[in-house]
Amino acid sequence: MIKTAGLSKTFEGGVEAVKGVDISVAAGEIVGFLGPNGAGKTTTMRMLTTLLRPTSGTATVAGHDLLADAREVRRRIGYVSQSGGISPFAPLGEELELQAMLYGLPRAEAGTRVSEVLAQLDLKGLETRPGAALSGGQSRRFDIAFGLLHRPALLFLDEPTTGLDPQSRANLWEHIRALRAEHGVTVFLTTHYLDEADALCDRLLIIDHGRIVAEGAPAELKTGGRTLDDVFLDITGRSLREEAGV
Ligand SMILES: Nc1ncnc2c1ncn2[C@@H]1O[C@H](COP(=O)(O)OP(=O)(O)OP(=O)(O)O)[C@@H](O)[C@H]1O
Repeated sequence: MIKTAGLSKTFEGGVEAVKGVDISVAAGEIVGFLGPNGAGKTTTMRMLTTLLRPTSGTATVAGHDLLADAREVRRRIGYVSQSGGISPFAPLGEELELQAMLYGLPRAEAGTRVSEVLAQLDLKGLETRPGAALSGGQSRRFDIAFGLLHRPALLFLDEPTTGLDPQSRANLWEHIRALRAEHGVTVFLTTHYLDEADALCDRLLIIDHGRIVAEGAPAELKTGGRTLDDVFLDITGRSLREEAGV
């Protein structure tokens, strides 16, 4: 579902954010993409979702070449950014319907599709509310609903549970698992919560300083009785990143 070779991004000014990353994600996997602040997660995700042009390397995403066929890639993926994008003012059911029509569905079909995604994410009854009248967990589920309208085979989630309480996080994990179990959606997500990575993901990729430094199933990485936190700190070191400006 995702295959990259030597994917790299150097920003203007010379910051080498991603330095030759090889990623392989199979259909139906839930893969966690971990790394310290500034490691290159968002930059990689923005490249894989066609939002940022790689400096070099190749990638196939959802069956299409990322550079030659970005339009086809976009039709087959959903992307939920860190900040989300739901309107604080407009009723979200109407916004979803509008979005579905922008994807090319006639009004009647758009209504049906909106009902489906509302049911999928347990949002029925909340569609008349604007974003400002929702809890954090409900807002995040609406963010995901927008990302699912066009039935993507592959869903990218950038820090889906940041800022949520433990109950809302566990609830969102259930919804993500159900997307895979019931609809076969492949999920590629970033998170700073290692318990989340451990509980939710089939496989983890750890990136640091723009390079993949470890990968494997959580159980494979947790060698020697270590927790995933220990493994992460052993691999990426204990020095602070943001303060160091790395
Ligand atoms: N537009 C940009 N121009 C220059 N440098 C950038 C730009 N965007 C990101 N960077 C740099 O690229 C590196 C990787 O950033 P990126 O946002 O991909 O990290 P991240 O792993 O997502 O971090 P976080 O966990 O803090 O979100 C950092 O050094 C960052 O400062």
